[in-house]
Amino acid sequence: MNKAIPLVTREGSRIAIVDGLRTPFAKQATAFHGVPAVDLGKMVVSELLAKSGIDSAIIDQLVFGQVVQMPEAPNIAREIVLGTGMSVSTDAYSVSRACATSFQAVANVAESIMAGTISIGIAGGADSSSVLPIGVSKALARTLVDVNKARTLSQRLSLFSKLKLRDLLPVPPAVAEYSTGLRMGDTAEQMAKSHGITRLQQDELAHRSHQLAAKAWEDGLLDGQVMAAHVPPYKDVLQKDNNIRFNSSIEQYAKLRPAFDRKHGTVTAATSTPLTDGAAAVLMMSESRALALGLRPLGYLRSFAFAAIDVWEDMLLGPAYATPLALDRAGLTLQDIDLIDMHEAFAAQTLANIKMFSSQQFAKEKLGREQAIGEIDWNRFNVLGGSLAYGHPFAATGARMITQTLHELRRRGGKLGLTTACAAGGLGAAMILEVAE
Ligand SMILES: CC(=O)SCCNC(=O)CCNC(=O)[C@H](O)C(C)(C)COP(=O)(O)OP(=O)(O)OC[C@H]1O[C@@H](n2cnc3c(N)ncnc32)[C@H](O)[C@@H]1OP(=O)(O)O
Repeated sequence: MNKAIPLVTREGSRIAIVDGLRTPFAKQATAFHGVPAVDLGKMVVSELLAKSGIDSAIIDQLVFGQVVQMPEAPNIAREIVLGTGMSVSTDAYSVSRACATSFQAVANVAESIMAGTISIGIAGGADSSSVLPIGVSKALARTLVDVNKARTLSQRLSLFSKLKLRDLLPVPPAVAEYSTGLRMGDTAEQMAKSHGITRLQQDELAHRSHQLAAKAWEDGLLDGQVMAAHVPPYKDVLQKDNNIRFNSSIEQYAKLRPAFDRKHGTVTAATSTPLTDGAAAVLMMSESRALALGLRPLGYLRSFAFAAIDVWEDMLLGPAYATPLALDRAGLTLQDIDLIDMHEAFAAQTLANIKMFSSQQFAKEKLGREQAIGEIDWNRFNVLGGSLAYGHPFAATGARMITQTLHELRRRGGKLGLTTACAAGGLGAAMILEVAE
């Protein structure tokens, strides 16, 4: 094991996560239909500030992300500052790391606190799969630019006349890898096949995720972490995530047809995260600042790590690469961790990562380590369910996982948590969290 790297300010103060909040997560084109990500972000940040009771003028910086970019508001972080009545002098910038975007936002705020350039920040992310930047074909885009430059009407008509009917069709953003063209679901299929993950194993994991998430809601374990959100046309309030199945049987899962490889596949709608709308944010500060303000943090950031692998095969194995790095930096092993929350992009991806955690061969050949990362103890793994049930508004998921894990650690009397996610581009993120004493 390498030497631990303490995450502290120059004065030795730890990086505190003081509070966290999210909107309920809603399936695409349901409760948040028509609400852009920036508005979801504003909702959650306003409510987080109100809940924490601190004066928003003391927030030095807001770092936020959005995976599906809206061209009219490219710096979502700054729009949130300007749209929530925060001080106009609150610095704000946006980050993008695909499905690990809010992990990156948290890492940025942590690094700025450590460097001493800020002492209080908000980090988070929001995404909408219902309000999308629907584009135009490359041919139409090029023609529109040329038409703008044309001097006469006949030049303009001539340019338009070259277009084919199909060039006029709108182009929605793809949930696919830019460099390979593979959909995320295609990679999940590849991982299921390469790692021998069966259809039944995937169905069982998804069913477990829904059962545990449903129970978490029923038992009030998410109280205080999820705000009630007004939904258009602003007569109703959404209180809970609407993707979770409160009554389902494994037989229902078995009936579904594969969603990506329709002939030979095993990945279905139930074993994939649904396209989702939502936002999540955390309030962070140095431990000393939290103490000075009389605040009791939820916990501290003990370490974090990002990793990157190739995109052609096993592209969603990020957790198996990032976790050992984060553990090393915290001076810990997997056995020390009381709770693990691994982002469930797909059941197949989650199960492949779990297999690799315990594989000596993977450790030797891919990580250059003698020992496997460790066996997953199911009593500590995604104990309140995961993204398959809650849904996955891409940029919000990391902040959801961090807040949920810290609350659950506190409730159970645990000390250390691991949150980890895969992300497009072959990226992986892992964060070790520690509850406040
Ligand atoms: C790093 C990362 O995170 S990568 C991951 C990034 N995210 C993605 O790639 C998104 C992947 N997901 C998707 O693209 C979409 O959700 C899809 C293509 C898988 C499915 O989309 P849709 O077909 O619109 O899903 P839909 O919600 O309608 O479900 C299809 C059917 O499955 C059923 N179903 C879905 N979940 C369940 C479940 N848990 N239990 C039982 N049935 C279910 C639905 O009821 C529906 O049945 P019906 O046709 O009888 O109405």
